[in-house]
Amino acid sequence: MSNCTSSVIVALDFDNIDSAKLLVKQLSPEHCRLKVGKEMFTMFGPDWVKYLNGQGFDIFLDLKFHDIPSTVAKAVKAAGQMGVWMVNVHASGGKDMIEAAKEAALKSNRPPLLTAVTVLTSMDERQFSEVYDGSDITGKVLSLASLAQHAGADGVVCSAIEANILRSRLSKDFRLVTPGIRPMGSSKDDQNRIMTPAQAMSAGVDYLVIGRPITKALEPALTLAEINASIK
Ligand SMILES: O=C(O)c1cc(=O)[nH]c(=O)n1[C@@H]1O[C@H](COP(=O)(O)O)[C@@H](O)[C@H]1O
Repeated sequence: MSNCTSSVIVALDFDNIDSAKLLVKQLSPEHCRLKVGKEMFTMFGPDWVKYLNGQGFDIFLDLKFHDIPSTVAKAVKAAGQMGVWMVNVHASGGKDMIEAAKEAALKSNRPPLLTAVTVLTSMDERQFSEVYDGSDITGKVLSLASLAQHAGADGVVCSAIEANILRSRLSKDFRLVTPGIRPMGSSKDDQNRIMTPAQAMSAGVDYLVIGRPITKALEPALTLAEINASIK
């Protein structure tokens, strides 16, 4: 694992490996971790993860596994063999699925942290009510997070808006990983439940997942440095 001093995880969502490498060269494993998601993993696969690991970065493999327990367990085992630092599943896959994922993670030489996605940060009340009954997003995040904790997950992916309540209800070492982070003045894009980096840290989150505000900035390394300074 790296000696990273920052809570920031930079989401690398690129359709082009050269542009991604150009960005990565400006960053240091001391100042951020990196997230590889569905787009880059589908295009560039385990070699891309190995390349980033080779540059010294901790990697969050964000493939949000959601399937029957045995299938998810095998996918998590494969992620563990790749040497990633964190891997995630959908909490709505249920207790048996999360337990199977955790058991598989623990079989790795260096077990990755297992986090469970609660309610996507892009969801507002309208989108939420189209999928679930009612509009109580926080209640659903809390119940999925409790389920994930009981099933042995190391933490959840949620929005920073829910961090306060999760912190007060769940164990202290349960990691809160929050996308939907937007520095003041930046575009919200397709995110709906958002907070600034400083607000999120004061709410008690452990990790901030930040993509476009950094990757699309004119000077990504400077933007990352400013964000890191704002949460010191
Ligand atoms: O699991 C995730 O990382 C995730 C969960 C979630 O609820 N919301 C969410 O945005 N993400 C991911 O976090 C990243 C956010 O990127 P930006 O919106 O560009 O900052 C994307 O790569 C998303 O796939």
